[in-house]
Amino acid sequence: MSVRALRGAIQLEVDERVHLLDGVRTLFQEMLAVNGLDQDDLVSVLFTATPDLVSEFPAVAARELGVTDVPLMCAQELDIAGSLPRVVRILAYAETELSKPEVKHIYLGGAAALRRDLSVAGESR
Ligand SMILES: C=C(O[C@@H]1C=C(C(=O)O)C=C[C@H]1O)C(=O)O
Repeated sequence: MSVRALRGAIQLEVDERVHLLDGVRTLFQEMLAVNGLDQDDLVSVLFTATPDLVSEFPAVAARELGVTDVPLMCAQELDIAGSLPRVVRILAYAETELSKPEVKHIYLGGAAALRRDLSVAGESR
């Protein structure tokens, strides 16, 4: 058993007040599912949000899914000129038997543009 890092990102629909928690829940659950992980496998989770996202802390979505005994942290993403708006990123650490190359990183919706090298049919898995 090793601790591995997994990444994910999602670009939210235009109205973040409606879509933020739903989007983060979708991304977080997909990151766990495609890697065969349970919430119990998690060590810690870092969320970043682009500076245009102001309606909620993304970590709330994880807590709503029952992740209450894992350290969570939110931070603002770098405000790089021309970068993709309305993006929530996740960096999660988990205990797993997966080798590093077996870990799948998930980029949903418009966020697939961030990592074309991981992209499969428009969404990255
Ligand atoms: C390209 C991304 O966005 C930014 C750039 C990153 C990188 O160059 O590795 C990683 C995270 C973000 O700060 C991404 O989320 O993957």
